[in-house]
Amino acid sequence: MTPDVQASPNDPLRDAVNLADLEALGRAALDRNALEYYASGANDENTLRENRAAFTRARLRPRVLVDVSGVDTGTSVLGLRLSSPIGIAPSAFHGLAHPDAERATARAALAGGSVMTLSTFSNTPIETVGADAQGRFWFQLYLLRDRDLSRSILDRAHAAGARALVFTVDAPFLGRREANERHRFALPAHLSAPNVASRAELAQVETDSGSQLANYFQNLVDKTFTWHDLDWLRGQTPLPIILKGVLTAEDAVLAAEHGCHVWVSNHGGRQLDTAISSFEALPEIVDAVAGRCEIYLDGGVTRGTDVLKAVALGARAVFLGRAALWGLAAAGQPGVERTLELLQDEFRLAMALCGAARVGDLTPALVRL
Ligand SMILES: Cc1cc2nc3c(=O)[nH]c(=O)nc-3n(C[C@H](O)[C@H](O)[C@H](O)COP(=O)(O)O)c2cc1C
Ligand SMILES: CCCCC(=O)C(=O)O
Repeated sequence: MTPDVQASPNDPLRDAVNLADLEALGRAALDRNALEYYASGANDENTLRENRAAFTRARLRPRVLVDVSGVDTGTSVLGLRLSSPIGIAPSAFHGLAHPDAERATARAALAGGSVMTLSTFSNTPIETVGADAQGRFWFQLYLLRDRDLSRSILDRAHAAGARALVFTVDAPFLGRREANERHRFALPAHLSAPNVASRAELAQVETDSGSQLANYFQNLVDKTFTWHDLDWLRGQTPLPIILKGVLTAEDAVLAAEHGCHVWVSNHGGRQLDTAISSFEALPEIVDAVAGRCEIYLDGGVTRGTDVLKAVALGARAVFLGRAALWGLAAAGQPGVERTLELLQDEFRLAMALCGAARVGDLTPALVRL
């Protein structure tokens, strides 16, 4: 995909015809520190590339002569109505992209009838984002070694109106994003992570070797947590729990048995390099779970046909990581709104051209892997 931005002096956002155009705008707005943090995958970035490639390899088997005069892209996740099966994945530090940070993302999700997942490591306090999102948000938890702090974060998320807890399970340690190591990624002095630590604590992080972020993360998160501890987590929050970072049928079955929903993800290729693409992992997970819980997917979603393929194969919704960040960097709230709008329009057209008038009409028969 070659980004082809013909930026008019008036409205580059409106001139963007696809997410690649928005990515070019977003990238151009970032300094090296932020750009490398957003763009990088782990090690050789095989999984990062494979997330895209897997979508492209899958072929569609469209049906014809169906009345598609009124295509409806609407669906729901855990009972929350969405204008289309497209949400926003959690990502840390939106303040690197835009001064409005997570507030811009939350307002865009609200305006677009979507849902935003707020990272534990946001630059904006949970309560502020919750007020902006008006219930259109889920909260992502990194379990901290400090269980009291984790508990208070969970209480705050619930009180702020989060509708689900997304518990990230693929990052007991951060993967090695080598550009960040090489150039010693650091959070700029004007940003903090108010849900978890003060700026002073952040400033004390050892930066002599590698990325400040990896060291900081390493000290904070709990690496002992297992399936046995999930009951403890369940006791800490009344919210439905979604396990984010599941890539196998085995773990998906355990998740369902523990009463959790499943978010198929390899963390955007940022954790274990050469891990399977999320799209390729999806079918065995759908099969194994057999309708016991909802299944979501992220990783490499940039086209309406990607959304269609994932939903046809059993994902309830897909989530955007970097794509939302590029929109945010390009123009704040309107940039994220444009990202959602372009992708939803592509999805609607793809449905029509596949002969599907309702999201419920999307079935595995539409996709040849
Ligand atoms: C810059 C960046 C920061 C991220 N931070 C988090 C995070 O705080 N918590 C989390 O669970 N996942 C995090 N992720 C992973 C995303 O939620 C998501 O799994 C991934 O970005 C999806 O792939 P995509 O970028 O190709 O859409 C982050 C991803 C990126 C790119
Ligand atoms: C300290 C925040 C870690 C965010 C994360 O999950 C990522 O960078 O992929």
